[in-house]
Amino acid sequence: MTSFRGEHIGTVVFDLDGTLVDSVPDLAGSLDGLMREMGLEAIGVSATRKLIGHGIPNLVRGALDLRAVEWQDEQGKRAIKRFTELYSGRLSQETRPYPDVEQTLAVLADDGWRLAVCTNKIELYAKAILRDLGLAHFFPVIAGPDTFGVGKPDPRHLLETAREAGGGDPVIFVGDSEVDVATAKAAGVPVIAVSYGYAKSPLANLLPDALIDRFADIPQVVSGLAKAGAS
Ligand SMILES: O=C(O)COP(=O)(O)O
Ligand SMILES: [Mg+2]
Repeated sequence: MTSFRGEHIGTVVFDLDGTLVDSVPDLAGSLDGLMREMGLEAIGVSATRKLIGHGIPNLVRGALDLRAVEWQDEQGKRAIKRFTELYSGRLSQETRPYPDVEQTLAVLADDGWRLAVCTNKIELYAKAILRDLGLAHFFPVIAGPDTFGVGKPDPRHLLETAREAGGGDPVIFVGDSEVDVATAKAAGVPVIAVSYGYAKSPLANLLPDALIDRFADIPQVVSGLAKAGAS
């Protein structure tokens, strides 16, 4: 935990992949391991980026779609299980935080924000990665789609994460993808989109409350959004 001892001023909830950490090398490596075992052509890093954000089952399904493999339940379930085994052996092998993440989280915590993570990666893996990268201590709550039984874009995933973190207005969400902006809008929560992640289309089109290029911009932007919300 952080050294902050005062009254909290609100909650900032973060997406994980594409927002806090660049996880594509390990996801792509695991996916290509699966493709190799299935006798299929590799997917590669840039195509994998476009499949991230909707959880492991959708990642695997999207990869099989790209290789024109018709989805069959039994084979699909086996592929998901095998991908999960391969990925659990990598997690943070090449996954790294984006620039300034650790220092910026420390600034936010010192400013009095509660911090939490709302990701479509399963909780166990999200926690392991954040622990490996020395970031887990910032987050009293790290919630995957298995934590409350609902995943983004269902707004309950975000709302339950914020509630579990201790609630308190305002709640602000920071994410990198279409699914994050949709989740925040459905939840009625202001959203900051980061431009460096895995979105498939320009996020400005989805009208986030703010769009930033650098993680280090977050403290200034959240305080602006909090003031705008209060007035
Ligand atoms: O698609 C995933 O597995 C996780 O993605 P997220 O952390 O961006 O929600
Ligand atoms: Mg993401």
